[in-house]
Amino acid sequence: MATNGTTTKPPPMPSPLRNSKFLQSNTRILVTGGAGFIDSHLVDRLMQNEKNEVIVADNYFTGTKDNLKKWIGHPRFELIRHDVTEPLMVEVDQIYHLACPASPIFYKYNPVKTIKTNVIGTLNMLGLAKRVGARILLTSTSEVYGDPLVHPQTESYWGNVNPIGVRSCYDEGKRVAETLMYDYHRQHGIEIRIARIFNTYGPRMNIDDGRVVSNFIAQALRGEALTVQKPGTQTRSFCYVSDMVDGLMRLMEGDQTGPINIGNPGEFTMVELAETVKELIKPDVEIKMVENTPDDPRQRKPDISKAKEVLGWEPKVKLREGLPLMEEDFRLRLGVLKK
Ligand SMILES: NC(=O)c1ccc[n+]([C@@H]2O[C@H](COP(=O)([O-])OP(=O)(O)OC[C@H]3O[C@@H](n4cnc5c(N)ncnc54)[C@H](O)[C@@H]3O)[C@@H](O)[C@H]2O)c1
Ligand SMILES: O=c1ccn([C@@H]2O[C@H](COP(=O)(O)OP(=O)(O)O[C@H]3OC[C@@H](O)[C@H](O)[C@H]3O)[C@@H](O)[C@H]2O)c(=O)[nH]1
Repeated sequence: MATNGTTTKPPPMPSPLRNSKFLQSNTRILVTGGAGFIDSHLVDRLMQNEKNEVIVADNYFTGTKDNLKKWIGHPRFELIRHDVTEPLMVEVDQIYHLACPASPIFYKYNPVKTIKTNVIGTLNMLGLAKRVGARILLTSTSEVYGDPLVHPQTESYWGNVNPIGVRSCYDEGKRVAETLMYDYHRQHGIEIRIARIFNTYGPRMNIDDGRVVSNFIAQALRGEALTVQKPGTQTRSFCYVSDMVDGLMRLMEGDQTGPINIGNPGEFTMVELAETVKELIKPDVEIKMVENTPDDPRQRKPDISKAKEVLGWEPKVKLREGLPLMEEDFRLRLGVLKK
């Protein structure tokens, strides 16, 4: 195998049993962070294919076994309590490496641990990929563009990130994770895939996750004021989780290393988002302006030309269609029935 001028040893041969006609699964897939939000939806999709065997490794920092309860005990499913900052010895064909707290309140809670998860965790997963010859996909983030000076963001934009700010543990952590992916690819011939995920929402987000869509829906259902952080003109582009999972799986199965932006280009200010939630869920709810946190990016919108061209992917679910699906799930979990 040779890539970018480097020659590497081929990966070790899998056990002869893997080719046996009696073996039920063809592909063994590790999902790190599989008990989380996007992650558990991905597990659901992977488990639908009877040829897949899925192993989830999660330390339950922001994820929960509840998200995987329908698979626990299934013969093609395994759940391991494991922190990716420690090495993991498993035999797999593919690794979806998602483990990392994603909500700013959680990734800022223990920033040193967030960096370790991104750097040591990604190194460990790349070491595993190298040992067993697995293809590895990293879920990077639109936060690698920081407070972007280019709009919408294309993959060729290098970003505008504060290296010493309170968000850096995540932003810079993911940037180093991308660097490690490329260095393992160039130096060791590892098959890599990098997705740059933009804000994703949907059922199963933690109710007290702290991210804006889950906050607004939970607040509307509890009859509390929607907290728009100032100035409220900052923008985000929200992708429904089923579209995201579809994009990630296409990236893994395709032949492009990435990085590739995966997100929905529909762009909204936070005031517009609050007004939409108010209109759809609770027309008499109050909207109040509150203080923001440092380094909040002022605008964010993916340019998804590359995903359209090389993955044949684009999102299908509009914000106004996705919000009611999330509302339904939040109503069930909060015990607030629709009148
Ligand atoms: N949701 C988004 O809008 C978004 C946007 C950009 C990137 N991403 C990326 O997608 C991935 C999943 O995000 P999510 O929204 O589902 O987040 P989440 O917090 O719901 O899920 C993350 C999972 O990783 C686990 N985890 C955290 N640290 C770990 C560690 N050290 N070892 C093992 N497991 C660990 C958590 O317990 C959780 O189950 C993350 O890598 C995140 O950075 C998400
Ligand atoms: O209650 C709230 C929460 C958040 N916000 C605003 O909503 C916007 C989005 O904030 P979120 O916390 O949902 O998410 P952010 O876009 O800041 O970060 C996200 O970016 C992409 C991913 O990598 C992560 O999921 C997360 O870091 C920010 O401008 C924030 O100021 C509110 O107005 N009110």
